Amino acid sequence: MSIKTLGFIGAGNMTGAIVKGLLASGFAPANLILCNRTPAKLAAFADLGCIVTTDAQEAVALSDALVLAVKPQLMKSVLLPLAESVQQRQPLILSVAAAIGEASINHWLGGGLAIIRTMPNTPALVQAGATGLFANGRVTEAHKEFAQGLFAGIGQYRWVDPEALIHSVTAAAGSAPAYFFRFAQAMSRTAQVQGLSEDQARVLIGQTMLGAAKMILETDEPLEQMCQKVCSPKGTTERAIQSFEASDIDLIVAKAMTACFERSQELAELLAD
Ligand SMILES: NC(=O)C1=CN([C@@H]2O[C@H](COP(=O)(O)OP(=O)(O)OC[C@H]3O[C@@H](n4cnc5c(N)ncnc54)[C@H](O)[C@@H]3O)[C@@H](O)[C@H]2O)C=CC1
Ligand SMILES: O=C(O)[C@@H]1CCC=N1
Repeated sequence: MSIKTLGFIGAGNMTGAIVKGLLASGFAPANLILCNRTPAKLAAFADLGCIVTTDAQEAVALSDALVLAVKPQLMKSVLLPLAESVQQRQPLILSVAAAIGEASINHWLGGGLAIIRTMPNTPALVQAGATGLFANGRVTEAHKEFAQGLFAGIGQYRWVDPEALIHSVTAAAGSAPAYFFRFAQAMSRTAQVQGLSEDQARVLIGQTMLGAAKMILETDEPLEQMCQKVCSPKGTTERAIQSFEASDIDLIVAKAMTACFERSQELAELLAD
């Protein structure tokens, strides 16, 4: 069976980013089904031409593939009542939830399902998302091609195996836009102290991040060498990098990413079934 319709259980931040990215990449809105328990979240999707419903059973009935996008802590209570209709419909299941293992999802939905765990991030909104994907043993090549098509339309993806690597993807990509927003905020504060307006700082810092990111993706040059090329001997950048090293930037980043990774493992243990 070819997959045409894509349903979402939960229409919050991550679904909003994926759906808007998919629409911008040419996905037909009439093939997207959005389900949220609160109707207020659905109005914007209805305006975009998507099918909306507050009834998750209806979403299952309409969907060839189903994205699970509620908070991890809610997943079990949301999925248990859907088991019967999912077993009848047999959609490809795509979960975006942090921490929840494929085995738990399969168990709650009655077992035997093709499940792809994904760890996307919110830059999907601007088709610049980064997604890690893990497929369970029931996933076919056709399922994989469908998932790749989706996530290639909203950025770049990488398959990972074993499943535990999704914790690493969460630390390196799923949560990581927030690190860069926080870094940009710190830079903006100092730029404004040094005299730039908020707008000047936002544009110059944002464009610099974009340019650096494009250079990382478009060349194979080692990151250390890219950094060195900006540092003229006895120049300005060298002083800034020396300051970062004096504050042990590697340790600061390692501590934050380890905290993220360990929280993902902790949630996985807490919520597994
Ligand atoms: N926000 C992010 O940057 C990322 C989030 N994720 C994952 O995506 C999932 C969703 O996260 P967000 O979108 O940030 O959360 P959110 O809270 O913005 O969205 C979840 C939505 O689900 C709805 N919901 C709750 N119970 C429901 C039910 N029974 N039926 C239908 N809808 C229901 C809520 O009303 C809410 O609108 C989480 O599992 C999270 O781990 C993954 C990667 C990145
Ligand atoms: O903070 C979280 O738990 C989710 C998962 C990755 C990004 N946001």
